[in-house]
Amino acid sequence: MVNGEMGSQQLLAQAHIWNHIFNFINSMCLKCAIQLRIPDTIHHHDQPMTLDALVSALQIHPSRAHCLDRLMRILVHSGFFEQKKLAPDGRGAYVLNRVSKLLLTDNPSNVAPFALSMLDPIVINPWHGLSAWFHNHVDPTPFEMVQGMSIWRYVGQEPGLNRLFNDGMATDARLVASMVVNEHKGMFEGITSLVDVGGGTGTTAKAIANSFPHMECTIFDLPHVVANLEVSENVRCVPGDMFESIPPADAIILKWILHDWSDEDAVKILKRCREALGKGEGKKKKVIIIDMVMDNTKSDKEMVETQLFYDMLMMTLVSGRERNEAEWAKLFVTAGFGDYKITPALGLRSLIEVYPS
Ligand SMILES: C[S@@+](CC[C@H](N)C(=O)[O-])C[C@H]1O[C@@H](n2cnc3c(N)ncnc32)[C@H](O)[C@@H]1O
Repeated sequence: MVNGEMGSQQLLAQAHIWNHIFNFINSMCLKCAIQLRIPDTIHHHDQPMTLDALVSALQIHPSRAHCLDRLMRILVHSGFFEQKKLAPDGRGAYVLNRVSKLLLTDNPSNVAPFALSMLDPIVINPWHGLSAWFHNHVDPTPFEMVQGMSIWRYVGQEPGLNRLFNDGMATDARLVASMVVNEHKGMFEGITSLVDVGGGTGTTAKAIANSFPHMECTIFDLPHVVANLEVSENVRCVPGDMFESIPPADAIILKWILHDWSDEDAVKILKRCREALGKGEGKKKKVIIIDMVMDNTKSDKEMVETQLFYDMLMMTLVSGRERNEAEWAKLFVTAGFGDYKITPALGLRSLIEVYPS
């Protein structure tokens, strides 16, 4: 027999489990909104958009209008759109907010390609193998267990996913690079050469090169990523493998790189960076890391949860991990670096400057 108090506690617990069972619905509704181009459509409407106008602009059959109404209701609930009351009929009309503006095609920081790459069945399927992988001591990641090769190789062979993934990295790099060069100029003082290791299609390196025309910037990445990249006067591309060797420079950027790798591999990469910085110990020489510093004491529950999501993502896709400050410090010491400085200036991520000893 379950008494009243115990019964209501159990029902609350059941609701908590239901919420987690159906958390994926948030992701899939977001994916659907991006694929239907709902943010762009509302943006081009230039005024609050009623459901009828949205149905018509998206060329959705009127019999599905009530379904679009329900999709928009959950997207409003989860903070993607606002609904303005329109007099006199009192029906709402949708407007963009700061979140949906980040999903617009013409926004240089558009997060939609990243969302579509992470929600592609190729990337989602390995999650179904997570529990089996815990008993599998052969494959380094659930991704490799399910897809038969590393994500880097897979993406290299899959042009559609490669484009979405690289576009996703590039739009994030645009947002972060503009913050870094505008708000943290000081960290580049005295640096005449810089290599962006795993620099993708070069957005970060190009933004730095534009802001510091005297600096020689190198985009260093795997051959299939840097093939056919356009460069400018103070930017060059070097294809290569960061585990082998890294071109010499005063400073090295590692943006969203080390979290992709195990501690052992991260130390190997940092050692190659240390070699690339060369002997002259000049104070300005440094590795600039842009990555998360896990902090579960943060008061914002959503921030903590998102960092935990990223940590699981790194485990499932790439053998990597998110690290707290102590874990970062251990990597730096093991790789032969001296001091470091953390500036928590990039939302969920931080700027970490690491100096040779
Ligand atoms: C998560 S992406 C980050 C890209 C870019 N730094 C950014 O934040 O926009 C990781 C990058 O590391 C590159 N990469 C992976 N393995 C590499 C290797 N062995 N040598 C050089 N680059 C590598 C990938 O091709 C990819 O561009």
